[in-house]
This record gives sequence, C-alpha cells and structure tokens, in this order.
Amino acid sequence: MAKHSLDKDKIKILLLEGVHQSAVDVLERAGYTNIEYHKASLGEEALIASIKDAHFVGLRSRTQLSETVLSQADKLVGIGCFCIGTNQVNLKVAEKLGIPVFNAPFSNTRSVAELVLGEIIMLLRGIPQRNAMAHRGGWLKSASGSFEARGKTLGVIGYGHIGTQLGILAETLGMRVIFFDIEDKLPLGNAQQIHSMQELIALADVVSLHVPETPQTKEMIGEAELAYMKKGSILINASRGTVVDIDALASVLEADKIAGAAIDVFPVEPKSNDDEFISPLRGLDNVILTPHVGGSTQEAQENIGIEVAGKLAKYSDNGSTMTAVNFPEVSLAQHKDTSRLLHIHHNQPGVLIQINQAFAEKGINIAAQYLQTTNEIGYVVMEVDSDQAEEALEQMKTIDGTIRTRLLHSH
Ligand SMILES: NC(=O)c1ccc[n+]([C@@H]2O[C@H](COP(=O)([O-])OP(=O)(O)OC[C@H]3O[C@@H](n4cnc5c(N)ncnc54)[C@H](O)[C@@H]3O)[C@@H](O)[C@H]2O)c1
Ligand SMILES: O=C(O)[C@H](O)COP(=O)(O)O
Repeated sequence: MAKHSLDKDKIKILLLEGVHQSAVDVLERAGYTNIEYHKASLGEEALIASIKDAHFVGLRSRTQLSETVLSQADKLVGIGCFCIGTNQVNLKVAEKLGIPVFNAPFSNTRSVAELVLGEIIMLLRGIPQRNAMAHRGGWLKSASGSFEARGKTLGVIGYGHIGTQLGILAETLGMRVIFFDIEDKLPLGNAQQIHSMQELIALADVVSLHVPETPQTKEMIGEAELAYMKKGSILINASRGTVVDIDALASVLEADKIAGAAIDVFPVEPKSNDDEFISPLRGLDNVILTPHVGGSTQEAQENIGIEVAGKLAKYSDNGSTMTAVNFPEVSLAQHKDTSRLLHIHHNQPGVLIQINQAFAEKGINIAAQYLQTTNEIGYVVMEVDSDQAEEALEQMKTIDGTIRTRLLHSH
C-alpha cells in the first residue's frame, strides 16, 4: 500500500451534492477517512471556505468550479465529477494548475437512454396532455394525435454513448434511427448517419439531443432549427440546458407547430430542491418537465460513486491519470519497494533533461520513468529508491517550469 508525503488521514476529501454512499465506501476502504460530506451543492462563498484546505473534491452537475473558486483551492490535487458532464468545471484553469479532472463517462448512459425511450412512447401517444387533463377531471379518450413508435423516425443529434444506446433501444421498438454528429461514427444496428443537421431535423418524427455543452452546441436548436421540424414532431433534450433556445421552443409549442417535448435540462436550474423552478415551459400540458434526473437512478449513482472514487483513490495512491479529461493520461500500476515522484510542469522544452541531469548530479538512481504531455502541461512520473526520495523531491521542485510535485512512498 502506498504511503504519501502526507498521511492519508490528513488528505481532505470534500464530497458535494449527495454523491452516492458507494463513493464514501471506496475512499474509506482505500484509507481516506478525512471526508467532508455535503448533501447539496454549496454557494460560491461556502464552497471557497470548504475547498480551501481540500486535496480532492467530488461534485455533480450543479457545483460550479470556476476560475475564482479554483484559484482559492490552494491544496487541491484532483477533481472528481460524479457524472458525465464536466462543463461545470473550468477545465483549462484546472489543467494549468496541474489538477486532473475525472468523470464517469458511461455509468449513467443506460439510465438516460431508458428515460428518453419512455418519453418517446409517452409523447407519441399524447399521454402527457391526457394525464394532465385527467388530473383536472377531464377525460380525453380519443385516438387523435396518438401514434405507435413503430415505423417512426428517431433523429439523434450527438451519436455518442447515450445516442448510440438510445438508437439500439429504439430499433427494438421498430423505429428507424438516423443521426447527426460532427464526427464520422460507426452506425450501430440499422442506424444511418445524416451529414446535415437541418436534413436530419426535417426527416425525424422525434429529435433527441445528446451533445455535450460546448461553445458550438450553445443554442444549436434555435428558432431556425425548430422551424425545420416536421409538424406534429417531438423534441427531447436530456443533454444540457444551453443546447436549446428555450423561449423559441416555448413559442413553437404554444403555436402547436410541434406535438410535444420532454425537457430534463434547462438554461437555468434551481440550485437546490428548495428553490423554485422557473421556465417558460411551465403549464404546457404537452411537455414532460423533469428536474435533471436523466442519470438519477440508484444503479447509475452507485456505479458512478464506485467509478469516480476509484479514480481519485488511484490518482492519490499511484499517480494514475487514466481517463482524466484535461490531463496527460498515464496508466500506472501499484509501485513496490520504490518511491514514486509526480512532477507536473508547463509543457516547455528540456524539462525531462533537467530532471535527469539534476538526479544524475546527486547520484539518484531512477528505477522507472513515464512522461505524457498535453499542449499545455507535461506529467512526469519517476520511481526512485525510497531512501533518496526526499532529496529527489527537493531537486524536482527546483526545475524550471514546475507547477506542482508530489511524493508517494511505498512500503
Ligand atoms: N440529463 C442527464 O442527467 C444527463 C446524464 C448524462 C449525460 N448528460 C449529458 O449528455 C451529454 C452526452 O452524453 P454522452 O455520454 O452520450 O457523451 P459522448 O461524449 O459519448 O457523446 C457526445 C456526442 O456528441 C457529439 N458532438 C459533439 N459536439 C457536437 C456538435 N456540435 N454537433 C453534433 N454532435 C456533436 C460527439 O462527437 C459525440 O459523439 C453529456 O455531455 C452530458 O452533458 C445528461
Ligand atoms: O452529466 C451528467 O452525468 C448528468 O447531467 C447528471 O448530472 P447529475 O449528477 O447532477 O445528476
């Protein structure tokens, strides 16, 4: 088991937004007991106060790790997003500070795909409005505006983990699947890639969005795109709230240009379950509104907890950064009988040579060495004899371009 330059019980882990107990269990089993656990997200001021002395932070989609917050997180060495999206973290700033960000790229994929599939069936049948009427004492028994999913065309925008999974499930219902993606993607089943988003929107009976939040996807579905949608078609957004111009969507729904929508994510979401949800879509019977629960199932949350906590523990124990989203990826096994030194530096020429020279001059024997870089930073991992580790660490700290260093002993 690894021993750190800092004892494990001194390593503070801040967990926010009620991440699953499985995360706590994994961390505790790995020896990390100094855990500050919050059921909700924290506002900026409280977050800064809590993150100031934290070495790791775990969050979901609500917590904003902005430049302001990160610049105050003096001790932070790793970030875990216990979800898929990482847009809530300023990844560039984290990278420059030498802090890897981990997420759970597919632990909630199935949960989102299942929810969307259910919504497709409900919306094609006009169930949301019949349900709303029944709650008000109405009785809308009619086949008008009710359709089977079989034979209809599902247009997936963003054919990644969720988009592909949804496509497969939809085909089992007999739907025809077409997709638009900025990358050329291998179509699964009988799906067909369409290279124009406008064409896809015009062909689809159901348009479902599964893109990440990026500058390019911001309001990618606006007035013009909504106008291409078939009369009587359906829009589903379980990706990010910024992807759809919500006022434009409200207008086409009010004008009955499309038959309905299911929206799980919003440009502005309540900060906690106690805050009011405000949206122009409230009160529209043909819209399924859900409070960003696409990935909120027991199965997904438990798996995410295990996956992300495992990645944080592995980085802390061994320096392994595999699957980090903003950081050079280095896969490292446990180290035995040596100490491991982690050196994160600005990606500039000559850093490795400087380290090797400094070690050679001091007679420090290098047992193993790994280097990976991104455009911005380099990540060197060295294994040295344990009795030379402290001296090696001091040498590393003097290297020009150093952002941060860590020492992991083994015993
Ligand atoms: N509602 C929820 O609770 C919930 C749960 C999980 C994920 N999500 C959101 O869903 C998103 C998608 O998840 P995923 O796991 O499928 O991600 P993914 O990275 O596997 O897939 C995203 C796909 O979108 C494509 N893409 C990117 N930019 C595009 C653009 N401008 N136009 C068209 N395609 C584009 C990518 O090439 C990729 O194929 C996540 O980024 C997250 O924001 C929401
Ligand atoms: O990015 C994700 O995985 C989803 O948006 C889920 O986010 P959540 O953990 O806040 O529910």
